[in-house]
Amino acid sequence: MRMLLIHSDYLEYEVKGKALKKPEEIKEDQKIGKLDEVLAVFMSVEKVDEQNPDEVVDKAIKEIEDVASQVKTKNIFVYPFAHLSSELGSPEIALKILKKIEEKLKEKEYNVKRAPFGYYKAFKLSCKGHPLAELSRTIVPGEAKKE
Ligand SMILES: Nc1ncnc2c1ncn2[C@@H]1O[C@H](CO)[C@@H](NC(=O)[C@@H](N)CO)[C@H]1O
Repeated sequence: MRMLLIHSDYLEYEVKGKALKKPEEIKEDQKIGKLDEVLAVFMSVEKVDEQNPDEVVDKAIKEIEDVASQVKTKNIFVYPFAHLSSELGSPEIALKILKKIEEKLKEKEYNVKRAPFGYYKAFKLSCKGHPLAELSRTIVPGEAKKE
């Protein structure tokens, strides 16, 4: 899994259209979303992650918690983003992994939103620009590589 973590004044999105034949079913109120003072986590799930999805979820949570505590926010935006890797995993497994990450972060009392999966979305982001505001992480089953 490839993650791009951006500490932002806000992230807002608006669904514009289907990017998959069968995108995730969403309710009307999920067509737009916004969080302020947020750690936006753009994630590309990769083929290699399919070897052990649960381990990838746990490692992703650990990295997200680590950065969230350093930038001092409890607001997390889980954002599916198919542009960080040329070896994408299947949409089915990717959605499962992202839903699990959302669920586990909520269990840990984070304020979490997850952008809809399988859609083209317009988004606005306001990166804070401090030294820890733009980070990337690479996670693979069996090891975690920090970039
Ligand atoms: N392996 C994967 N990891 C993360 N997201 C993935 C994925 N496979 C499919 N998606 C989702 O389906 C849309 C079309 O690829 C993706 N849409 C996007 O990435 C938008 N920024 C529009 O391009 C995404 O929602």
